[in-house]
Amino acid sequence: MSVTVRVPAKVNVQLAVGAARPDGFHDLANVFLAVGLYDDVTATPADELTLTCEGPGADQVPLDRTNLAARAAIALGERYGIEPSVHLHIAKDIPVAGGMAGGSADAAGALVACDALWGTGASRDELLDICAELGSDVPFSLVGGAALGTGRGEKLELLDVGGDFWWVFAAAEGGLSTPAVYGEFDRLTENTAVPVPEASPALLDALRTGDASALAATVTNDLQAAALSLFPSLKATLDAGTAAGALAALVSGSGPTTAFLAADPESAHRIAEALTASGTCRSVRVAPSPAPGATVLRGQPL
Ligand SMILES: C[C@@](CO)(OP(=O)(O)O)[C@H](O)COP(=O)(O)OP(=O)(O)OC[C@H]1O[C@@H](n2ccc(N)nc2=O)[C@H](O)[C@@H]1O
Ligand SMILES: Nc1ncnc2c1ncn2[C@@H]1O[C@H](COP(=O)(O)OP(=O)(O)O)[C@@H](O)[C@H]1O
Repeated sequence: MSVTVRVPAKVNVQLAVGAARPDGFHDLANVFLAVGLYDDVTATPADELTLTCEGPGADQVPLDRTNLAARAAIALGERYGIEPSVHLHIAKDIPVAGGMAGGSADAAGALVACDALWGTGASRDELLDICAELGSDVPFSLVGGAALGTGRGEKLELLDVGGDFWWVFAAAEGGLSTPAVYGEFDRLTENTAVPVPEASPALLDALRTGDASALAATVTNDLQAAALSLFPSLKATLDAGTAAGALAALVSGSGPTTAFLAADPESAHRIAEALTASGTCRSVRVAPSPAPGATVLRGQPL
């Protein structure tokens, strides 16, 4: 058998960042929304752990044991005393190093795929524990939909979403390192009192009612100033999307992908065309939300 698992990208509709903790992480109120851009991870029994990757940006994805998908297979194997003799193939469609949690998605995908392949019988909570060890965003990639992440983003409370939201994503030329963006946030807030991060009740309400205008009025990203400071040309992309009629324009997580909330699918396609014509970004995609979490697509006989 080989098992293929589909995993979604995310956008952070609220990313409230607290002061740096003694362990170097930041406490967050991180409102994740899974969006319909996906990587597919296929696990196939093999003599040893090997990886391949295809798709946009595949050349920037490490194929050794530092790959988050490989680390997920190793962590699951260690927990259940199973040698991780598996080939992992990643069909990538989530921008690499773009602030859309592509690596985290691949980790969640590999975990679910290997779990199905090896029949460990792990509970969802056990899988979520392993996800949290692998990275702050990985638990959300497993559950999908919408969730509030607290702590460093790994403690999840699932959220209701009352309708579809349409997004346009503009991938930038190049990537941003997540630790570098948090470091720049620390530098920019050095002499200010950083408030304790809290989820916005108005934003949670906008998600619950499925009201795109209300959501647009409440989206915030505390890492945006840091991402713009490290990647100033993103401002031109944000301006181009706003001029094209986006209800909201923001940096996705740590960036440099920019996200534009549209009123409806037609408007999303108009904004996408205008962004492409603006020449301010590398590529543009339209995607709906919410999207499901890690989903087994098929188990194929070899
Ligand atoms: C910013 C966010 C928003 O969802 O994602 P991206 O936009 O990069 O995808 C996340 O907080 C990224 O989560 P993730 O990429 O899983 O981070 P981790 O692997 O856990 O940590 C990588 C590094 O980011 C910083 N980090 C991460 C999470 C957090 N709450 N505080 C931090 O300071 C630390 O420097 C840490 O060493
Ligand atoms: N499976 C993976 N897919 C993408 N990047 C990965 C993966 N495993 C490790 N990485 C590394 O993690 C970095 C961050 O990638 P990614 O998760 O796509 O971005 P972000 O953290 O901005 O959402 C990449 O530059 C890459 O070196």
